Amino acid sequence: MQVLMRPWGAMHYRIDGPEDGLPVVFANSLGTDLRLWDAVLPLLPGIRAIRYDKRGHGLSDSGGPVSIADLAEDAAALIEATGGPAVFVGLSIGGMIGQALAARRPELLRALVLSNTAPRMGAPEIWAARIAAVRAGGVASIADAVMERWFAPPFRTTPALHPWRNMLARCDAQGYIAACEAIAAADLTEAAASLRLPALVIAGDQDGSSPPDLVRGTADLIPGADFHVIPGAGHLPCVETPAAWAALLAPFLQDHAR
Ligand SMILES: O=C(O)CC1=CCC(=O)O1
Repeated sequence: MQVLMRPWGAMHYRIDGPEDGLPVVFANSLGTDLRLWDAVLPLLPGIRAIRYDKRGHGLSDSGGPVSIADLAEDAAALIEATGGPAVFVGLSIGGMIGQALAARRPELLRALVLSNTAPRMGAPEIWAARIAAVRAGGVASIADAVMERWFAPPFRTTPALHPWRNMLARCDAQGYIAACEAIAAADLTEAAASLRLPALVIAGDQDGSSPPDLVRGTADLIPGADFHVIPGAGHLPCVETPAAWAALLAPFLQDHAR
């Protein structure tokens, strides 16, 4: 367990893998912590996996109101502290952070993986309704609805669903709301269109939060980006279909990262 002190508080991170391995930073999604990557890391041997909990999530402190640009600064500070340049892998809001980071600090990145993300995600009124529901009833009150977007129907009937539902339901409400507000306010279209680095873009064909056409539109903005859709996967393919997700990542890391 490692900690990077930021102006807003303590940011929890963790490093696995050989010290001389390719540095790969993993940025998780709304309502998840760095355990999001547990199933895929054993499938990506040899990398130096650097994962962290963004503000208000996991074991990091809550930082009050935040923007995607602020979250990109946190990611930049982590890369600087752990030795970059790194490959950045971001899922959902993690991918929004990746787009902002790659546009602002390209010298810190070797390549970018955007999973289940887009420059804009969801209409502001949808986020306002979600925030109101969390203010009224806590994060647990929206957990069942969110599970329908995170996972395809077969996974939702397995015992494996429960830890993920618990992770979401136990997320700090203020941290969750701050991240929702950051997403609602973000439009990274110009940032994404300005990117000039190797990019792999991944969608899940059952994703209820960032459907494949939305994610394809993200890939279309980035010259040369490689785009793939994983069959049978919802919003969190690194959990639901880890072998398929890692099979896309492994050759990309080999081809583009050195
Ligand atoms: O909670 C969801 O609907 C999925 C999601 C949207 C942004 C994010 O990071 O996760």
